[in-house]
Amino acid sequence: MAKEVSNGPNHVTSKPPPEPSPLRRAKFFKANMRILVTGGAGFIGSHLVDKLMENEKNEVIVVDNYFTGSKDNLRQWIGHPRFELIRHDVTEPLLVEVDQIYHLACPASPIFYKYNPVKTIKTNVIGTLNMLGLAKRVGARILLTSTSEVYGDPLVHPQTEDYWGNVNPIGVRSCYDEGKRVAETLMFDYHRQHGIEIRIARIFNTYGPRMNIDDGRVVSNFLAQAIRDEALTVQLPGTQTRSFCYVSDMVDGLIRLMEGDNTGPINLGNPGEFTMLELAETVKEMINPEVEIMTVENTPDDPRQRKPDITKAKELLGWEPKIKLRDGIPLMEEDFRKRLGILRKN
Ligand SMILES: NC(=O)c1ccc[n+]([C@@H]2O[C@H](COP(=O)([O-])OP(=O)(O)OC[C@H]3O[C@@H](n4cnc5c(N)ncnc54)[C@H](O)[C@@H]3O)[C@@H](O)[C@H]2O)c1
Ligand SMILES: O=c1ccn([C@@H]2O[C@H](COP(=O)(O)OP(=O)(O)O[C@H]3OC[C@@H](O)[C@H](O)[C@H]3O)[C@@H](O)[C@H]2O)c(=O)[nH]1
Repeated sequence: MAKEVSNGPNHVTSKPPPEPSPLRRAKFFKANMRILVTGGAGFIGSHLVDKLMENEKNEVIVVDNYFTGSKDNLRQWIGHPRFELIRHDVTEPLLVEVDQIYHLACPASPIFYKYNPVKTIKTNVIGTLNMLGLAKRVGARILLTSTSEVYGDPLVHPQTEDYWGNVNPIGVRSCYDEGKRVAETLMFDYHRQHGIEIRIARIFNTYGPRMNIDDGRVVSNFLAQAIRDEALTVQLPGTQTRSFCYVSDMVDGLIRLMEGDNTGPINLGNPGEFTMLELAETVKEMINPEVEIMTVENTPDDPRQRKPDITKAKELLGWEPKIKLRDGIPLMEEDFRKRLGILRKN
């Protein structure tokens, strides 16, 4: 086993990972890398599956409960001999034989993760425990898609991985941000206690084709509103900032993290930082200069600023995003217009 470098507490693990299942030594299994993607029918997950399927040595198994994801995102792979799709909720145990686990299953849009907060916590805690149990049983390497929300409403800017965050433990967002913080804790405890090979990505706001049209997240909201000639809803105060990463850059970062020797946590995101008013102005200018921008009430505990420090990703993974916001928006616009059936006016 390659020596694993840990960024977390107690840095290097000395305990070897559990033995892979004997089945994996069988001739048939040697040919391919079996990869499980939880939440693979969702936005980032389905783009990750596309990339993994490009490699003919990979077999991909997706499990998803279709809460925010859709089979439609995977339609090009359904029936493919190297692909399998299972309706499954990660809060229940899963028995499969795999070499790697990309663990993405969790609603990501605040509207959806707040809809059933108890389920969101269960997904993060019991779901991650189940996937770690699976990793332990079969000796698989597991990557968790954690989030910039572990930094809460950050008092350090930009956010570095060693910042412990400023999170409200009892707020309406806590089911997600505290849930992901526990998921990270579980990953490191399994790593230290059982020698599991872990990878943790802290993903910052990501956008691109296949986001749900009425997903509720800001880029998809503004794009859908501009295309439908509806006013863009900037939540107050409008000076809050976010940094937006195009989905193909994110998928590239996730695969590099999985394939590398570093446990993380590692920030993955695009450091270009915008206020929500600036984002609305950009979408208006690029998509529909006639559209209005209106301000609306915000929700509690909305982080006031967010921007990743990606020094670690650059140094350890040789990764940095390539696609600027102004280049990504038209790619997403094309997908949204197709799905909404609304052509561009000239
Ligand atoms: N997109 C972002 O900006 C962003 C930022 C930070 C972290 N992340 C993380 O990346 C991952 C994917 O996010 P996304 O943007 O693709 O969101 P998404 O909502 O499009 O995808 C999540 C997928 O998980 C599935 N799912 C939810 N609960 C499940 C359960 N209990 N069992 C099985 N499947 C379940 C959903 O049906 C969906 O297909 C999530 O873990 C999210 O927390 C995303
Ligand atoms: O219509 C809208 C929607 C949102 N917003 C604002 O846009 C900003 C971004 O909101 P989003 O809902 O897109 O996303 P957030 O940054 O709050 O959470 C996000 O970041 C971390 C990830 O883990 C989450 O999965 C993701 O949803 C917020 O300040 C929000 O107030 C608007 O101004 N108008």
